[in-house]
Amino acid sequence: MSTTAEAFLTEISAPGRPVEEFLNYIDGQWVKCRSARTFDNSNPAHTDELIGRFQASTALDAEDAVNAATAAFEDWRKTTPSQRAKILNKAADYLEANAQRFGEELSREEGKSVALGKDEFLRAAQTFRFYAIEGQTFGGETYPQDDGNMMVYSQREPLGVVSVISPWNFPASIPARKIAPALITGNTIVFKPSSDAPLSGLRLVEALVEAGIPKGVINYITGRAGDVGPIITTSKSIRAISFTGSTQAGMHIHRTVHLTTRLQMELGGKNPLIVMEDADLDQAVELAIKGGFSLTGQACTGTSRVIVMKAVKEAFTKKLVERVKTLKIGPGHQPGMDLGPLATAKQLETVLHYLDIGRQEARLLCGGERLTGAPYDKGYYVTPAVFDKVTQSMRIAREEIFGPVIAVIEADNFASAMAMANDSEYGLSAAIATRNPRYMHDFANNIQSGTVKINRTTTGNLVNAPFGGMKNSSTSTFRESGRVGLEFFTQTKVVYRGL
Ligand SMILES: NC(=O)c1ccc[n+]([C@@H]2O[C@H](COP(=O)([O-])OP(=O)(O)OC[C@H]3O[C@@H](n4cnc5c(N)ncnc54)[C@H](O)[C@@H]3O)[C@@H](O)[C@H]2O)c1
Ligand SMILES: O=S(=O)(O)c1ccc(CO)cc1
Repeated sequence: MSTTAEAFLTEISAPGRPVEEFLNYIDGQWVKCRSARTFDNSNPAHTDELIGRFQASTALDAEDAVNAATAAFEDWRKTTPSQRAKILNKAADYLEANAQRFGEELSREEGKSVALGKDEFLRAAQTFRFYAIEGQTFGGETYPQDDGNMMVYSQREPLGVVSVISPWNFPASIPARKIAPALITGNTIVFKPSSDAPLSGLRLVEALVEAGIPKGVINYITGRAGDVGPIITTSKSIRAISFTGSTQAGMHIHRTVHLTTRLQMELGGKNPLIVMEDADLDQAVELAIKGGFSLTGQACTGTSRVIVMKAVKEAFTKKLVERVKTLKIGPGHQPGMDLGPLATAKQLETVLHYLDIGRQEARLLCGGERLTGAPYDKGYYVTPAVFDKVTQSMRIAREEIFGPVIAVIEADNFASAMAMANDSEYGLSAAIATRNPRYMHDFANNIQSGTVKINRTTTGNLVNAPFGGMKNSSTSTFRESGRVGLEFFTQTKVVYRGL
């Protein structure tokens, strides 16, 4: 075991280290849940380390949160955009000042590196600042008409109480890009983070509390989806739900909500990278590595299919495998790691299951082993895997795995590569590696994907640009992120004002 790994183990197994209990935030108070029951969350890099004890809320707590948000709405909607922007900016100051500490916590609860954790909190702060500005210029229109004694205009109004439901893989930046546009437009919020990474979401709420957000405007509850989910999705007071998570959970919510509840859903992906015969192969390998294995393959926009032209497939695959063998895997707290652990025991089980399927369906070129021995024994570590001889009909080419697994698929030409790329129930992100402007153009115009990357990784997107997918990757109505992210949280009222 290396010295750094030893230090890591000593640090986390320090005897007597107290386990902190974290509370819900309802109606302006940090409170225990009514049953006073808690659940523990542990570090996926070393499950002996408890991150904290969180409230095992039930329907009663969820009702308290919804009631608090309902009561706070009337006053909050009457605050001015600049008053709301001031709170978002102060919260952003707080997140920036604490980004290192919060980034370390994020790394411990989710498994990604400290640098990525810190970066996520900085992006959350950037998102708060972006909406603080955009929200102040987001309004209605005036409509020309024939009556000189009348003015017709529209105004954007908040919806009311909205639920924010987020996954574990980006536990700070995903809720931030829902919470900020909801608040700046005058909505009140019930926020439920994933039970697998609830602390980062709490830090976002803490930032807003420090910034002086009035009571009831943001409410934070932790607990099992089965316990709190029905209330925060089907209560009559909930006017909208902004959800990011699995397609399965999204579909369940979609089936159970009221007809008039507005839905924004960011779901799964099976994102392709096409490598053309004219591509810079070294660059293409880096796109595959970064897109497929950063965040240990647990990004919804992660590259999971690499569709390579026959003419360069052998050369590309050889370079890819050589590069994969240089990747370092270890705890997020250890500097210099390329991959961390998988985030949960369930995720480990899923990935191992798909590795078995892949071994039967295709040919494993490298990786795919569960790591053993210190410091890996107590964590959810799997080495990055590359499968060759994959066809588009195989399960590893069709189903979302959400782990460090790349399927290499051979294509005869651009047209067949496009057909395979589009042969998916998902359409979140897609990339191409090429030097040919013709391919770039045709790819951008014909790929069925909400995000299109040319000589860039499928992962990563800007705070100021819209984000969302096609087909089963998103609900089709509202994009999130960017200026359009404000639309989801508002409704239009048209005023005919005569003299
Ligand atoms: N499209 C995107 O932007 C995007 C981004 C990140 C992750 N994801 C997807 O998220 C998944 C991984 O995240 P996960 O495992 O946390 O997803 P998940 O669906 O299990 O859970 C997401 C959140 O929804 C809650 N939830 C689940 N069922 C619910 C219900 N019936 N009612 C109310 N809340 C409920 C969970 O507690 C959690 O907070 C992957 O499928 C990934 O593709 C998508
Ligand atoms: O951190 S964010 O930029 O908000 C972001 C972008 C994309 C995804 C999809 O996994 C998650 C987070």
